[in-house]
Amino acid sequence: MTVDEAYIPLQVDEDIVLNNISPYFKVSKTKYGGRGCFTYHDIPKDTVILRCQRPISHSVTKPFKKECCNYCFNYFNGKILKSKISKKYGKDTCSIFFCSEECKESFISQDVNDIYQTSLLLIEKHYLNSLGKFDLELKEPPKNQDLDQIIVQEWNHVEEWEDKLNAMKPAKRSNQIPQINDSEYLEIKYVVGVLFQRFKLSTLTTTPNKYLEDIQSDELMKRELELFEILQSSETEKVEKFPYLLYSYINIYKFIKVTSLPELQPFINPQRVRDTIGRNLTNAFGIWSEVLNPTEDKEFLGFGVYPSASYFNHSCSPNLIKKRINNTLTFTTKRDIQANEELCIDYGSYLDENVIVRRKELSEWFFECGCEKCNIDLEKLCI
Ligand SMILES: C[S@@+](CC[C@H](N)C(=O)[O-])C[C@H]1O[C@@H](n2cnc3c(N)ncnc32)[C@H](O)[C@@H]1O
Repeated sequence: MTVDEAYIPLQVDEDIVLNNISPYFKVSKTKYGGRGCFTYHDIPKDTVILRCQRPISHSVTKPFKKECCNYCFNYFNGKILKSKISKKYGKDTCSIFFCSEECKESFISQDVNDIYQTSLLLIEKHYLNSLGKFDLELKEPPKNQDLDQIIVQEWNHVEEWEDKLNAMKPAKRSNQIPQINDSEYLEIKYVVGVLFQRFKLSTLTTTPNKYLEDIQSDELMKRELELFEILQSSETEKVEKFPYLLYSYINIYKFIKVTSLPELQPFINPQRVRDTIGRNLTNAFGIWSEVLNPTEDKEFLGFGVYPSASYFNHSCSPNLIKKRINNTLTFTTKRDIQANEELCIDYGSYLDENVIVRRKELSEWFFECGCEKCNIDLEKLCI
């Protein structure tokens, strides 16, 4: 496949893909904007309405890379995991850690010619190379100029950079690898996971009229990838709020472009990488350590993207409970639900707060909560 062929976005019939996620709900427009999940019929309490077997991509944070299984996300309170895939690069040994040989084998079985594992090990290698060299001063766009214009200009410069890169001899290209910080490292591993899925599944066809629970393995992942490609991206909103991220995203793009294996190159272009980053922001599910006592602090181990679950909106009075068991997410009804009700989860942990605090906290995620509870609470405030 050439670069130009892969630039053509996945052809997705949105309606078909969206309405075959689960036999319990369809995806349609909400009253407050955007899409949401609405039940076809009455559903009793304690019904599992969606089970997502594994994410299409994920990333484990640097502090927990030796402690959180890179396949099932098992974490044993800081115990260093024994199973690993390692490779020596000069004086550095880079590794991917697993909680068991079984998880390691499952990870390997889903790879293709070691492309995913080699990609992750290469990210680690280049990340280690950049340690200590990183300039902590964050570059900011000038405040007196129009940000939208700067964004266009800077990404145009990236395209010019890429033309020069393509004309360079391979040995010279490594000088173009930017230094990355910890959050860029986290993001890069996730973006490369998505690129790998695009590569692996590019020629696979799916049966669109089957629910996800009726399909398996690669076909299931391809459907998840199709759902991923039609998720909202919040890249622009995020850069508007934190303009320094423009340069961070450019750094991520350049790092991926220079270091990725030839097999992944046809799937890399600025817009697709920007969209991939932008889709993570408001759609990823955090992977947190389990705590026995709600007052204990949870550890942020990383995040996973489960596109079929990303169409659930937030409600301050949710009717679904989300549960993670290893790398599987299940969504279960919290109470009896009527036909045509919207199915919602809780995005944060602010349900006990008042409406003003809840809205402030949720605005961090780039939306004003339009749930029924907020509307009722806001009306009461106006009286
Ligand atoms: C995980 S997505 C949910 C699916 C999304 N509505 C769509 O059309 O793709 C999260 C985004 O949905 C919107 N959203 C979720 N819950 C909402 C709510 N209670 N009120 C308003 N917008 C909400 C926000 O734009 C948020 O960033």
